[in-house]
Amino acid sequence: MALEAIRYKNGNLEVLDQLLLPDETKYIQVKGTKDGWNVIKKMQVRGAPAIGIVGILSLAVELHCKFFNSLDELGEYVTEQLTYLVTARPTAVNMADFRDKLCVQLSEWSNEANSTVNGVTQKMLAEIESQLEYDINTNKTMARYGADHIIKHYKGKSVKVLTHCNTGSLATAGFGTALGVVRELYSRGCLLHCYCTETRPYNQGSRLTAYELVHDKIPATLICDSMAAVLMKDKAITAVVVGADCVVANGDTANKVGTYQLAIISHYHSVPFYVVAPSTSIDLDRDTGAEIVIEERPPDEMTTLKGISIAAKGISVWNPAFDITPASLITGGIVTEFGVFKPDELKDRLTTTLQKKSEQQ
Ligand SMILES: CSC[C@@H](O)[C@@H](O)C(=O)COP(=O)(O)O
Repeated sequence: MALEAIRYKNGNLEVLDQLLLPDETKYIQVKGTKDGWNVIKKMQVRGAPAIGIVGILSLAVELHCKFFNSLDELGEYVTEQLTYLVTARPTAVNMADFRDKLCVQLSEWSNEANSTVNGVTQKMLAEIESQLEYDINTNKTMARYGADHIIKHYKGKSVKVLTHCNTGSLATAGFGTALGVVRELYSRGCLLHCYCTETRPYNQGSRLTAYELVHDKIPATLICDSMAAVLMKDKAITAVVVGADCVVANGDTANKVGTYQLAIISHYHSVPFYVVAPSTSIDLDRDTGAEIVIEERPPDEMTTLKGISIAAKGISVWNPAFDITPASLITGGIVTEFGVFKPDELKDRLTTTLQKKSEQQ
């Protein structure tokens, strides 16, 4: 059975508490945007696409039962709640992308002749609720593009990949971004081995990615983050595949802290480095990575493990949750649902594709 991080039906939303994994499988009910904000902030749900989807679904929960007197009141409430949800975690761009797109749609629907509060609410709900399926389909398309590219350009049928953080079913609506590529390689019989990093300080690799790999019976090995260089030296890694919290116009990419050092050592060892990111994680309005806000997390996420202190008391701590990998180190390419692009062609190719798509609608 596929892992399900997000369960939603008719205004009922539950998320798998990822802080308890891999030991315990427990779902939390999300009763509205306040709960949505809290589960995102506490990282009970995490991963850029999952953050965005849980955020908007928490609004859908409210839209199912709330009453609005006018279109203005509906518009004001929706805009306010979406903006509030963006503040839970600042680096992952997906929630902000949903806010921007939904606000534009809301105002278009409201301005249509004969629009009603109920009619616009139903359209909004349909749009939000379609995102679960849309994200899974997007992930499967990226997985095919990514696997094709790796097989075509590198070692054909005996691929060994290294991945970082968790980018799988738990970080998305299902299947995953970078881990989706790993799943696709495995299902084609082309994956010899997947290595996953522990991903300190919050261990998304050892707790979540390892859990998904074991669940799917994919041949895999866990390494500490500090072992990545020697892994590349000794184990003939074919490619590194990672996800993204935000890719900007020049291809600079924010992802889980530690990604940047992996990109540097990949470059040193001539291992192609891929970022797998849906267009909802790409922000073409920002030119370079310098414009990305990096979230800093509380010190105890680094100094304690399940409440037990693992660092000298009194030491000061710097805990950035993400780092920026410069476009020049993304040597394999940026895998999107529209194809695999070199960082320097991302902006033009994506702009053209999105323009064509909107003309066809
Ligand atoms: C498909 S998930 C891509 C990224 O969101 C992922 O690599 C990552 O950095 C997650 O960070 P997290 O802090 O666990 O939300």
